[in-house]
Amino acid sequence: MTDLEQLRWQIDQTDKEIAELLKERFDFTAMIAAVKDRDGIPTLNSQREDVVLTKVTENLRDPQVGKAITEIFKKIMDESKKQQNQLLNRVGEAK
Ligand SMILES: C=C(O[C@@H]1C=C(C(=O)O)C=C[C@H]1O)C(=O)O
Repeated sequence: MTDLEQLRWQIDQTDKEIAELLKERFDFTAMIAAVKDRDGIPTLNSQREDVVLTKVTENLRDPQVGKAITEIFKKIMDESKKQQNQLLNRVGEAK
């Protein structure tokens, strides 16, 4: 394997792990949708989103990496809200 192939192989393994962890995260946000539906809680919680962004970046030393991870997590949370709204719509009670 060339250096490039070796590094791309490592990226492929990392991507698989990221995808599995994201799937796990979406399973939890689907469970949160069910709780919100049951308790009449809106999908969006900006304060919680700020906490998530702080937690995922607080131990990073490189500000540029921190900025990139913040943007990625904003997108993940957008998808999570989309997913929750779809689940809530399915049971006829979008919030
Ligand atoms: C998952 C939740 O719903 C929304 C999505 C969030 C997320 O994906 O982390 C965080 C806050 C909410 O805007 C939640 O309220 O915890």
